[in-house]
Amino acid sequence: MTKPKVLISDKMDPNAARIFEERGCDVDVITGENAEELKARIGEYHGLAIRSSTTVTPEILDAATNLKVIGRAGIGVDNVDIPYASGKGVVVMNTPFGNSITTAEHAIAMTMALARMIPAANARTQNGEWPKKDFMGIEVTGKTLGLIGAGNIGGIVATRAQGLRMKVIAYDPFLTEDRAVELGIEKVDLDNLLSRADFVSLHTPLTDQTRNILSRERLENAKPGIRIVNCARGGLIDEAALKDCLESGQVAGAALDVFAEEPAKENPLFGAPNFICTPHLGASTTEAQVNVALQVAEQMADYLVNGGVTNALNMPSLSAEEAPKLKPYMALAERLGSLVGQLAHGNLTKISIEREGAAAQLNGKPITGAVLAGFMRRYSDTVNMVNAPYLAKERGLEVSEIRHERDGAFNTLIRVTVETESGPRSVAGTLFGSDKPRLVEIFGIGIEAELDGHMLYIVNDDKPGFIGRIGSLLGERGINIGTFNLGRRDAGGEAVLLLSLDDAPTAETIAEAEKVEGVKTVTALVF
Ligand SMILES: NC(=O)C1=CN([C@@H]2O[C@H](COP(=O)(O)OP(=O)(O)OC[C@H]3O[C@@H](n4cnc5c(N)ncnc54)[C@H](O)[C@@H]3O)[C@@H](O)[C@H]2O)C=CC1
Ligand SMILES: O=C(O)CCC(=O)C(=O)O
Repeated sequence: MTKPKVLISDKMDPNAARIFEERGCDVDVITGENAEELKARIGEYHGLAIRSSTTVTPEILDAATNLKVIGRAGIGVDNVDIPYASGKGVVVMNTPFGNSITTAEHAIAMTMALARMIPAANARTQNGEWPKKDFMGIEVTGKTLGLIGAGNIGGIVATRAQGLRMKVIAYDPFLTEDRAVELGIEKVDLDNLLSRADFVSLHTPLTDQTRNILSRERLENAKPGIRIVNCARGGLIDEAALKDCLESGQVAGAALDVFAEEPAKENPLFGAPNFICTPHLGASTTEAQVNVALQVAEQMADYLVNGGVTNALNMPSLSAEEAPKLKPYMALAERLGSLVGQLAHGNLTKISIEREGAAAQLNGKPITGAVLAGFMRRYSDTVNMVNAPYLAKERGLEVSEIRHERDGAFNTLIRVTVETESGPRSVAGTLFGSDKPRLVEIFGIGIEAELDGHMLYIVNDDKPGFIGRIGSLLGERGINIGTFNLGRRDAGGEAVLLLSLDDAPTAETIAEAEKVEGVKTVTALVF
């Protein structure tokens, strides 16, 4: 196997490069390139490790012909076009916890800095002014902190704020009552929060629902003198409206780490009263950067080297321990999917994947992904386990997964069934010796065959002399037969023949095979 090659395109703790090398990847660290430069380079890499400076657009992804995984050393992935990456079969991972404490601490630092106006007091003191009377602050003890978003970071902010004796309320439609009780916070609606909070701290991702969540109307109707902290994402607040509200005093202060447009070299809020800011420093501590660098490199190397998947946003998880155990199953699943995809005709709208015996005890998601990857190859040759479920959904394919507790004839079995215009068509396979995929049933007929390379699938009448006639035809054409596998529904009835060939059969050979006495259909297959 060629060594996976990884590009680190943003400033990242050197531990990331070290881990990639230790795990058997070649790594280049090239930061500060523009989009055109990255586009020209990305084709040679299997992995791309980023923070927030690199934006992964469809143009970059189109040029990334070998890319398998993008790893974000951090939480927010709004700088990656995830749907497009999924369509291209590229896994996108993040490190959801590595910088949460650090970011929560930054939000608390911003809250304290706002309450006591520390940045302005510092600047004027160092300017020789000693402006003691201009900086009458407020205590945070006893004040109400309103969290918009109470996930990982919001939850940590809540506990720190409680340590400062603040009362914490939260607006988060996905916060459960149990979690609210566990955090000791009151769950409220947004209008209630804005009417009660002395401080508001935002901790949601930027989505269609959260964009401009602090709109002009909400800011103007909030509790007079409210203070606002945003260490989550620019775009959550209407910046022009915030400026007006700071100038009118409706908002007593605002502290932003993030801006609608970054880097924020110019912004309407600069110079507004009681406005303080940092240049997206939420995650910038030594500890957080080591955490996310180690984590992203471990996760990406796991995927590139062993196929393990952790913290992917567009694929189910598969631990590095599970990956080797699942590998032969995934090979079997992909071949079964490919086989039905190549043999079943017409508009296929339903596929079911059944697992029994040992296969029923395994993580089913990767097996389903592999069946779909094999099956969807009938529509696209760039399909893989990452994009197959998306392509299947796009085509309206209904996918069902069934896990049987029953014991069957085999220790382990995967069955794939598609619904065709002439009823369900099903193939099944097992593993021989724990890692050798074998087909054991094709459309109701028992058979035993490896699915590998070029093959011919022939349906014929079970009559004497037939095998000799097919063998002679291929021999005359100079085509060597690798394996020869037979199955039949009942003696003298319908029979099937699966031949593996050393070379692809030509259209002419197939046409001649179709004319052999007793042949019903001939299909060339490739795995
Ligand atoms: N400034 C910085 O350097 C950093 C910023 N961040 C940002 O912080 C944000 C939060 O991160 P985490 O807490 O780790 O994420 P999380 O996913 O754990 O929490 C987000 C919370 O927002 C809630 N939410 C989603 N839609 C909502 C809506 N419409 N209204 C209210 N709540 C909603 C979710 O239910 C969830 O509880 C992310 O946007 C992330 O990118 C994260 C790390 C560093
Ligand atoms: O990498 C950084 O400095 C930014 C971190 C961040 O915004 C995130 O993790 O969402």
